[in-house]
Amino acid sequence: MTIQLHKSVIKEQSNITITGSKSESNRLLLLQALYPELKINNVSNSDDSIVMQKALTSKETTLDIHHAGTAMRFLTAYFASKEGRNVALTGSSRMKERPIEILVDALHQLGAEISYTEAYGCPPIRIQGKKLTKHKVTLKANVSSQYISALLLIASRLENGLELTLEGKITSIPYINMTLDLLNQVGIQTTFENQVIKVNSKKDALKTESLTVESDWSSASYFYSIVALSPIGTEVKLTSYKEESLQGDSVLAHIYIAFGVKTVFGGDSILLKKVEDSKSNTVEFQLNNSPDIAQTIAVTCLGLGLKCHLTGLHTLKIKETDRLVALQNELQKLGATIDITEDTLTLHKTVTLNKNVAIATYNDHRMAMAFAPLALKTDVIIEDYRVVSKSYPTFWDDLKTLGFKFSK
Ligand SMILES: O=C(O)C1=C[C@@H](OP(=O)(O)O)[C@@H](O)[C@H](O)C1
Ligand SMILES: C=C(OP(=O)(O)O)C(=O)O
Repeated sequence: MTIQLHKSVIKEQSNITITGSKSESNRLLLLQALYPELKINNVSNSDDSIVMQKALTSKETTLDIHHAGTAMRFLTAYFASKEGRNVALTGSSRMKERPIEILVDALHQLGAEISYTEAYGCPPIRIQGKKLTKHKVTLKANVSSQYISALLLIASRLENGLELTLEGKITSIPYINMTLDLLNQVGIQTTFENQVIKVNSKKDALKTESLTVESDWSSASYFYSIVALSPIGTEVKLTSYKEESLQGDSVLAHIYIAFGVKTVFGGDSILLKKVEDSKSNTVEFQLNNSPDIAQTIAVTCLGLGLKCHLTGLHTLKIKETDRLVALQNELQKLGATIDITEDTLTLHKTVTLNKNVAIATYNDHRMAMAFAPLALKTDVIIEDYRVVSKSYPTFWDDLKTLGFKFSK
């Protein structure tokens, strides 16, 4: 299923409301399963959050988590600590390649009973839920923050709370801080000092019984790219966002200044304004704490004819696809010269874009959404365009609202 995007010019002013953060939603859905009195507003309508909700309410013994990484990791910890519940967690063929060994080993340290039913170190896994009484765990923190968040989310329901010692350089720190902040908001006490995180056990009711999810900043990145690739004076208003965000991808407001995009915070919205052209022919960003916007930024640079050097990309190879290889493949099709290493991407200045290139998306929603803004510069085809529903089911409808012209 492909979508043909025709070279477009978008309306000068548009307003878009984006669904709740997938990351915040999946954390709060797990906390709601532990504390049923918790009410959540503006839950994400993404596939990944729907999968999370279904798994938490299902009575099945085998749960298919499809492509949802946070759901797989968070649910592994949840079911490991759910006494008397035996489940098998499986997923897409890609999910069966996404490592979970660090989390399983950490849960084994707590006394959990988890085994691999196919390849060692990856889903599918079989879990025999138990009352976990041990509370000290050490785990590597340089592969995925999701393993750490998974443990933190169940910690307050453990008999003696949790003491987590993180080894090595911590990656995707904002996601750990998001988890801790949400725990604090509902009254669960935590500390985070010198690579050690402590969470107190909580047996009484929550302090706060209703939380509202902020809209998804990772989804907002595609509109930053669209405004950056549009004429000076273009404005797009996005709702509902706040200046003090829990989401690390809110760094977009700073990053896109380099592309001439100003962010004006007002009420529960952000106004993205193209105020000037890029002042420099080259940009450099360290994305260790915001890996999900790497694809967006690389494509913005291609569209603007800028050179870019992105670092801190070591987690990209174990996401929905190996995003470094996927980016190299698809950017080269468009005429780009690009070098990648284990954790960096260098895009050289590209003057001419090849027209009508069919962009493969590798079952990765962010490949489809990151490349769509190129339709402001040339005709482009996106393959398997429905992949966007993993995080943003209404993405194409919203692009149509902006004035993009396309045919399916
Ligand atoms: O905790 C989360 O909600 C997420 C953490 C990040 O993964 P890593 O910590 O593996 O980088 C990010 O890529 C993912 O989209 C969501
Ligand atoms: C990596 C992502 O999600 P997950 O790890 O939850 O599959 C993403 O949304 O870019």
